[in-house]
Amino acid sequence: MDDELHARYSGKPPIVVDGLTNRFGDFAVHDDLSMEVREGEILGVVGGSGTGKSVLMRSIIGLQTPSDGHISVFGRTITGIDPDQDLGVRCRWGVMFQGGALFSTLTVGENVEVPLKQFYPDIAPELRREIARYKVLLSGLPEDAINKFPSELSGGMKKRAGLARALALDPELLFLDEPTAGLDPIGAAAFDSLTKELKETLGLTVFLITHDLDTLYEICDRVAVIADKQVVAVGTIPELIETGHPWIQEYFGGPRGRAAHAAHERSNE
Ligand SMILES: Nc1ncnc2c1ncn2[C@@H]1O[C@H](COP(=O)(O)OP(=O)(O)OP(=O)(O)O)[C@@H](O)[C@H]1O
Repeated sequence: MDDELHARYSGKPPIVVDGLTNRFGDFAVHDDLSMEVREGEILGVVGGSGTGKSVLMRSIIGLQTPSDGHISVFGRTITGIDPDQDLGVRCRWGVMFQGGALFSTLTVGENVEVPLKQFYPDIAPELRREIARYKVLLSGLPEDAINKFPSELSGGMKKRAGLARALALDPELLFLDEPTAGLDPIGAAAFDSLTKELKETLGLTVFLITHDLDTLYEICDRVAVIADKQVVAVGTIPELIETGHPWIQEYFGGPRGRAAHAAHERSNE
């Protein structure tokens, strides 16, 4: 790690979640959940439907005020910060929400320009358009996608447009919420490759929520498992399987888990 990065992180993991509790009425989604995301890794986050993966992501990016606990990103406390404040840390991450969450009345290029306008209002419009164009191309979209509206895009293209917007501010941290959901296997594999390539070339740290076993096997450095309102295990897939946790056994040992493992073995031959 160079001196600048070292100073930036002071040796601390970019994301630290400590004792997080999220309640909706009487229902607790998380109860004393703790985890860390290490610099430069792709951390896959898995768990059954409704176990609180998206709520966890929303808590980390400050869109969900937790009932209890402490979250820091790049050493800065996130919990308790007004969503409109502290732009210093917010511009260091990019988020691709499930389904892309694009503004339907804006073109792809204009969507990518939104965070640039918000965080750097003084950038000249021409430069802003050029940065947006570069991010669209970086995300693997053809040049002519820039002037299209979301309704004119396929599902896979919408995801790439969402990714382009997430990359708009040159983030150090990228949050991806189910990036391959709804994609055909070829499109999903292509998106996985793109994520890995971007992580390596841009030096990103990636928090990736997914149900996609192939994604976990192919591109995640570690996987965090949410069950019983907590992160019950974090590690490589072999390390997770060794824990013997029943949900983990069922998830990775079931027919889909075995198929993903076999495909991964074949791709490494
Ligand atoms: N704003 C809210 N108000 C009330 N309940 C909520 C709210 N947001 C989330 N929940 C509940 O919290 C639980 C966790 O939701 P979340 O979307 O984080 O699950 P998830 O693990 O991402 O699920 P999936 O894999 O199906 O996307 C769900 O039961 C959901 O209904």
